[in-house]
Amino acid sequence: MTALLELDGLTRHFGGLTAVDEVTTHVGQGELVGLIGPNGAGKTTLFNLISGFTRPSSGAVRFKGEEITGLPPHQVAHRGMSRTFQNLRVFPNMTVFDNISVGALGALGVGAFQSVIGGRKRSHEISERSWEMLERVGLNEQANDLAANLSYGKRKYLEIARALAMEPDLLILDEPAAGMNHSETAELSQFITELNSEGLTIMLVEHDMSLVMGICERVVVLASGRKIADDTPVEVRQNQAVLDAYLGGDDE
Ligand SMILES: Nc1ncnc2c1ncn2[C@@H]1O[C@H](COP(=O)(O)OP(=O)(O)OP(=O)(O)O)[C@@H](O)[C@H]1O
Repeated sequence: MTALLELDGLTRHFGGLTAVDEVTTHVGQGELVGLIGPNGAGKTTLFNLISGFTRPSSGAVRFKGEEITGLPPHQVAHRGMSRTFQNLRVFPNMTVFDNISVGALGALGVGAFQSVIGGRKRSHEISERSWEMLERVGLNEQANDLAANLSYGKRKYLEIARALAMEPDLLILDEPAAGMNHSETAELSQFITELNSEGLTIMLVEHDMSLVMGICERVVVLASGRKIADDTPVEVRQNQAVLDAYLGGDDE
């Protein structure tokens, strides 16, 4: 399997604290990989290092065979990596449709703003892609509502739709099921599985263990910034270091 994303000794210090410590792993083309670990394990920091929101202290990130270490988030996004955030980042005072158009615009490149002003073709393309994604997540009937008026669960889908509108090669989901009830989580698992079966490579941080274990082919486990396991869900469940890390923490 070709590696789409490669992390090599990725490390990040915050003062005296090592939030991510020499993490080496990869995500293969078409894989659905979970990232778990107790509170404060370094999961979000690792996602931030991959997507350019935080600069690594050392180590390297390669995406599609090219080094992207230290590139700013918009450049990483432009190369085909989209992400959602643990804390929702939708624009509450924009309509649902406009929220998604922002993502579609991103996919069309830096010159897209000028093109939108100057040419109908681009704006048509953006509109088409935005509608496609709205339908995909079942938000087409609320296209003209303000994002602020959507339920929490629907805003989560809006954020995913915006990331998808960028037509990413790698989708990074940071706790997509947080705040969702059981049936919403089940629906979300199905949606993520569907996206993956269509060929989209996905990396997922999630506290909901059953979601991660149920849908991911491989699970990477962090504890105190270090990778302690990188295996199938069946193996990870029985891994003593993983059991110890969770028992030692205040999680799950
Ligand atoms: N900007 C920052 N400045 C200082 N310390 C930070 C910063 N970001 C994260 N940390 C610290 O790094 C460690 C890892 O945090 P991180 O948020 O990556 O963990 P996490 O596994 O995502 O945790 P959670 O599951 O609670 O979201 C924590 O001790 C945290 O306090």
